[in-house]
Amino acid sequence: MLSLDQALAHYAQLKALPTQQSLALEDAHCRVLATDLTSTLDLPPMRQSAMDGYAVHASDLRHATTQPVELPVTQSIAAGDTPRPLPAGQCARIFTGAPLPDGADSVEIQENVHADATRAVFTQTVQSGRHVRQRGEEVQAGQVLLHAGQRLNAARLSIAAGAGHAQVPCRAQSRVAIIVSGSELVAPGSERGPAQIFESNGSFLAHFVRDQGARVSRLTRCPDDPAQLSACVGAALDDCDMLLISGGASVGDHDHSRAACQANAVHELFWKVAQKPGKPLSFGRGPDGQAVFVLPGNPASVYACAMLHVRIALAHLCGVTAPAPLHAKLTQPVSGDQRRTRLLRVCVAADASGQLTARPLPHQASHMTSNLASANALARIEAGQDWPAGHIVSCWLNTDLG
Ligand SMILES: Nc1nc2c(c(=O)[nH]1)N[C@H]1C(S)=C(S)[C@@H](COP(=O)(O)OP(=O)(O)OC[C@H]3O[C@@H](n4cnc5c(N)ncnc54)[C@H](O)[C@@H]3O)O[C@H]1N2
Ligand code: MOO
Repeated sequence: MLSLDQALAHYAQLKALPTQQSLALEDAHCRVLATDLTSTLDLPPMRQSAMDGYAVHASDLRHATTQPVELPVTQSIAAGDTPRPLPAGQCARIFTGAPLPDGADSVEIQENVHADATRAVFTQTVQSGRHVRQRGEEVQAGQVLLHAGQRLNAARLSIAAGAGHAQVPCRAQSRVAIIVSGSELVAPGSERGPAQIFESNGSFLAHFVRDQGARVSRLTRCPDDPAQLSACVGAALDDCDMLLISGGASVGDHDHSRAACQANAVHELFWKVAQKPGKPLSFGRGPDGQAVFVLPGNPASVYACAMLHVRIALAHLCGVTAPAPLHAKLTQPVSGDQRRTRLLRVCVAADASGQLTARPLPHQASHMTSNLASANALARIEAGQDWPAGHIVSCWLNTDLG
């Protein structure tokens, strides 16, 4: 049996898919950037007013506090207009985002000015540069704004748009095939016999895969039948980069998933990890290098194996940084398992002093999942340890921070 760390170390062998494609911004959500993205222009691209008011030469107003200064308003500049140069002794009506006319060096907000359409009276001095956004003050043309390997969320896509990109270079999307095995399973909503249960791992895995920015290439349900399972595995391997099989990972007479993989030339690299839940996890490589997981069918085992093992493996396949644990303080004592690392479903939150805490949730058995409604992390409890409240534990959050 492998230790958890030995198992996780295996996924570094998975290399990001070499192919990339240029995608329109609207199609790139959740995809992974293939190369650094630079700005096509300075940002802001011109000197702009930051406020609604009057563009002036600050030197014209240097005595305005002792003696009000009246200036003619010689132009009005809205965002998108091209202004004329502003001679000294004049001011320009100007609005937020509008280009500053040459000559002007500052903007007085309209609340401080008595004005009509042709004349404006100033009673305060203004500092040169006041309420002016300088060209390139944030970003220079050619500057790297987004880095290869970053997942494109809404905010990052808006950066790409603001920097002038209609398309972004993205890594090819990983295709993940899912097989859900089990003769006792019926689809939610359908008629259920007394010994049957509603199938939930398929839905979880499909949404989980999409959350990671990968594509579900197929989702197949299969009874515990060796021949049918072997055929399903063969078909799934034809169009996937990763195969996830739920159930049939253990040693019972009806557990055929590993044999079905073997029959399809999957080379198993490990079976059984010293973790709880999820011990009978198997990982191997298909004939074309596909990453193949057989996930122990208990729903909480599928959850823990997906959140940790599959997520790290997919991060390598997608070319994004693998999730790293953060540290939080246990809110109550926890006992470790004798031999296996426990992966405890916890709720991580900040306490009043700002320190992160991990609150272990009830119902931790591997067939129980009701606590996933509030779990936002898996805490790692080492084998043979009894940890008091306040002990600092490693926690993998459900969602990536970066
Ligand atoms: N003699 C032993 N028995 C078991 C061992 C062992 O070491 N020796 N390991 C146990 C552990 S640990 C786990 S975990 C399970 C894993 O078993 P399988 O991967 O073979 O999973 P199944 O038998 O197919 O299912 C287990 C459990 O989960 C339910 N299930 C399965 N699929 C779904 C689904 N899609 N949706 C909802 N529920 C599902 C299934 O009905 C079973 O109750 O093996 C132990 N046994
Ligand atoms: O490893 Mo199993 O998931 O504990 O029940």
